[in-house]
Amino acid sequence: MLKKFKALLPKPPFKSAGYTSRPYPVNTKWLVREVTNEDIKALLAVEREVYHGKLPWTKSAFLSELISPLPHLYLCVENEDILAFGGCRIIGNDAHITNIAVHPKFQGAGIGTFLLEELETFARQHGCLTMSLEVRLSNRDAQRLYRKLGYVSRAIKPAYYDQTNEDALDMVKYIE
Ligand SMILES: CC(=O)SCCNC(=O)CCNC(=O)[C@H](O)C(C)(C)COP(=O)(O)OP(=O)(O)OC[C@H]1O[C@@H](n2cnc3c(N)ncnc32)[C@H](O)[C@@H]1OP(=O)(O)O
Repeated sequence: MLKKFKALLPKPPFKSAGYTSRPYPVNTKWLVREVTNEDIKALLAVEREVYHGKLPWTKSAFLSELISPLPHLYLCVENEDILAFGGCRIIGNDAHITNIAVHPKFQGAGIGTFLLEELETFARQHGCLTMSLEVRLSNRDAQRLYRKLGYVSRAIKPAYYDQTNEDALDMVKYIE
């Protein structure tokens, strides 16, 4: 099914609603495009791999982001299958990164950096002054990536995550 759909995709650079990909996201094998409702199953599969079956997001959580009336951009990177995704929604002058995940086999190859840079471009195009996100206090790898891209810690949100009660680190990047 996905292969059939892929055959219909133009080669990059290509346009989809409101988003124009860079010629190639990370290398010539991987495409970047906007996520659609039909992709949710594949996004859940990436999450299952990333979080070892403990799903932090449900199907309805993804769906409500994709149909949000707020300006938003959810991107995925694919070869045969979707191997990474990331998205943000804009509230006022802030673009909030809601979720980003890269399949474990493809981590460390620059995809996370690429996705965050694309989201930042989108945020700038919408006149945002900041990018923000929450990340688990224990998730040092992701924090390293965010710091490398210019995010700084702003606050700790106690017991932010439902199932584990773990604290979140609230991070912000000023992009004015
Ligand atoms: C707002 C939120 O969604 S918070 C939750 C973020 N998501 C997750 O933690 C899910 C599990 N992790 C992932 O999916 C990915 O590893 C991500 C999204 C954190 C990073 O994506 P990647 O494609 O792996 O990142 P990328 O290859 O661009 O790496 C950039 C930097 O991130 C850091 N980094 C990423 N992965 C690792 C790792 N496993 N170990 C150490 N550092 C890492 C490094 O600083 C790296 O820079 P370097 O290669 O120069 O050392």
